[in-house]
Amino acid sequence: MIYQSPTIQVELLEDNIAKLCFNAPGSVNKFDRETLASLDAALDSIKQQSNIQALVLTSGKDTFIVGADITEFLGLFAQDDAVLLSWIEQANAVFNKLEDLPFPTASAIKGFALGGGCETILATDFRIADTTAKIGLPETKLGIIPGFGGTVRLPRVIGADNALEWITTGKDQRPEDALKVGAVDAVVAPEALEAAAIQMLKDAVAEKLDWQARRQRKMSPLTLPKLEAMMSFTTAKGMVFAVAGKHYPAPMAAVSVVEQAATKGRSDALQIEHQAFIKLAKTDVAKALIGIFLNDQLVKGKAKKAGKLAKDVKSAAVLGAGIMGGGIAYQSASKGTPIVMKDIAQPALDLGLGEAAKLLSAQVARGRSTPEKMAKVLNNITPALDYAPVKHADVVVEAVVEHPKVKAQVLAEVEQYVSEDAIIASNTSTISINLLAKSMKKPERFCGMHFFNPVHKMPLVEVIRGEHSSEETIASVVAYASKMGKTPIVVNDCPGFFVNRVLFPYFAGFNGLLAEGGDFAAIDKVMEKQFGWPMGPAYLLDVVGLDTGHHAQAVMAEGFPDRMGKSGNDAIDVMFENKRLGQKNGKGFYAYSVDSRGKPKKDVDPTSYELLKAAFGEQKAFDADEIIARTMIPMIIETVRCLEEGIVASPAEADMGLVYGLGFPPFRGGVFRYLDTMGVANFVALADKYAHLGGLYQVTDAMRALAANNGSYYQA
Ligand SMILES: NC(=O)c1ccc[n+]([C@@H]2O[C@H](COP(=O)([O-])OP(=O)(O)OC[C@H]3O[C@@H](n4cnc5c(N)ncnc54)[C@H](O)[C@@H]3O)[C@@H](O)[C@H]2O)c1
Repeated sequence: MIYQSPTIQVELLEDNIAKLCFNAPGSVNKFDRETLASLDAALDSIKQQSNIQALVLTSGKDTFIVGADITEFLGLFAQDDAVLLSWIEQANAVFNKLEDLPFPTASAIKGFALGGGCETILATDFRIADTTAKIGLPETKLGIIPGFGGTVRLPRVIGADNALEWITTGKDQRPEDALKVGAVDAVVAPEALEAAAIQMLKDAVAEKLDWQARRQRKMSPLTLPKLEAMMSFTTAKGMVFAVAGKHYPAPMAAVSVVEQAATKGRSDALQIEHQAFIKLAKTDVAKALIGIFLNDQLVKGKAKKAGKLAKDVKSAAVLGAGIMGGGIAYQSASKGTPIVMKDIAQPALDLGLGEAAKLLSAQVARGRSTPEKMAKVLNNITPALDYAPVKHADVVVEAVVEHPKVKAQVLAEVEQYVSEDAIIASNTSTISINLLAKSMKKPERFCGMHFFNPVHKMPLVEVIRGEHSSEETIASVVAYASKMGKTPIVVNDCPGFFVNRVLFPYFAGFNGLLAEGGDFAAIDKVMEKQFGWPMGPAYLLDVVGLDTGHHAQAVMAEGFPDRMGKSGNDAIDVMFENKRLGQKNGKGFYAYSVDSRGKPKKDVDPTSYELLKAAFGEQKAFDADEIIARTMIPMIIETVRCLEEGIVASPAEADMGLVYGLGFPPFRGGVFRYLDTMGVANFVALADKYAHLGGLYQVTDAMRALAANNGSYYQA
């Protein structure tokens, strides 16, 4: 053994070829500080052995290296620029040391080689992947750019255009795609990987392969004719800006870095990367996106833990084959859990199955599935008009019409048919889980399982714990949601649960602006373009449906009369009473139609303005800051109340609920990250300015105390 540490071992193989194996104690290899220091020491040991002729990098895990240890990022990035620069220079010295070894080097890549893992393989002369490999530089998704030489080496290996695509999209690349652009030299079967890498090194030692020339190319400026270089960077900038938009600066920064460094050798090029990396690492956007990544890990970790207590769900049933029931059946079946879909009407079953078939056909058309897989998924959905096939289900999801009496009856009915230990969950969006539990003989087996529409697209599932729900019930529903490919968060019961409880105060803020003559289209524009929501409030209400919105608003008003009670008609009422239900009937705030190419189209509808003018008088312009403040303050305070009341367990879960359930702008990280970024004291001062608007604008005592102590919701 030439070198050994808890994460890396180096041994000498035949023919004086050294093998460096990344083999950390956990399930994967990561580039944390310890591994980086270990790699440095391992390379020093290798350099001291005069007999070594070549080096192969391998992994003792199923994957090569999944990337940097992102849990270290926020603490690290909070340091002074000088500390950060010294860290990044030291790290880069290790990769340079690897690249400068006086003999040929190769990487044998299996599974993930992402971020720092990808930058490691770029520092070797040759790269052989097996068919399981996934290679890429995902840093821009975290609001930063590659910092271990990725922006310098990748363009010199695969060309600027390809490198810009890899870096700005941050996507994992399949081995065959990596081979096509020259990121790897060969793709082999997993069992042939190490031998193939070693053979390549032997060929290099025997000078059949020119490893020095390859290395030289990575040290030199990019070889692009001037005009071509200019064109590719100009094109890339236009395209990247169009996709990433102004709120996500990292992809654009990556293009600039590659461009500026194009004429430089390795050392100067790396300096350019370091400077840009440090600047991005300090942005609020990086903090928010890294925060989301960590929150996602936390939520997934909780779900994994729940899996241990969960009942094994081998088969499921959904009651109701409507928009939601059909979506739930599709999702369960396509992720491998067979499901019975029961309705009272045959046309509803036909429609539910038809929708599933449509989604599957689209996947086949896009090459993401095959007709055989499609048939298998459809076979996993058993339509039923009676309860007989439901009796074998381990979990039943109730998704019938949103009516307390109908639901109570259906829940009592189904309980008679299923086994003693079957779990029953309701997909209600507004009705109290504790209330529905009253109709059950065994309320401990019951909880909420709130999906979002469209089920196949929306990542969140709220699992609602009623006062009698057992831990096993909650754990099983969490595990089932995870198995369906969703991100579950557990919340406690209250009107609107978590997501709708914080959404309706936002709509109330919107209604308040309209009641004073605000222009809904102008408000949407500010909330979309400036704040960053995927849809402004008027558009969102049209998508949700004004009938659904109207009903849910009444539930919220009844649940929280002090803050959400209404004194008169608002814009939602006006639309609803005029049968403008939104997208579902082609007219809401906007008018919906189909353009000449068959694409759905949304237009501002003068009739909406006339109706609003008749109800609220002449239009009045509000500036963007006021629009944002008056809509967001109620949502933010209600989110804080949910945390204070224990409806949601942590800021991390609340923020994930907002991002995954409502599309809260990821670059802002969620309500709690947004509060920490703007400063709780600044928010309290802003809310106090609008306190006269009512209960939804009153900050809580705990918020005021936190503001006074200069506190924050997250630790980093
Ligand atoms: N649509 C949404 O955006 C959304 C989002 C989240 C949750 N939800 C909730 O999901 C539930 C279903 O909503 P939807 O939009 O799918 O409604 P929907 O009207 O599209 O479908 C309801 C289905 O239930 C069937 N049904 C009625 N009584 C039944 C019974 N006794 N047994 C079996 N089936 C019965 C109906 O025939 C219909 O097919 C509601 O509780 C709703 O609040 C809806």
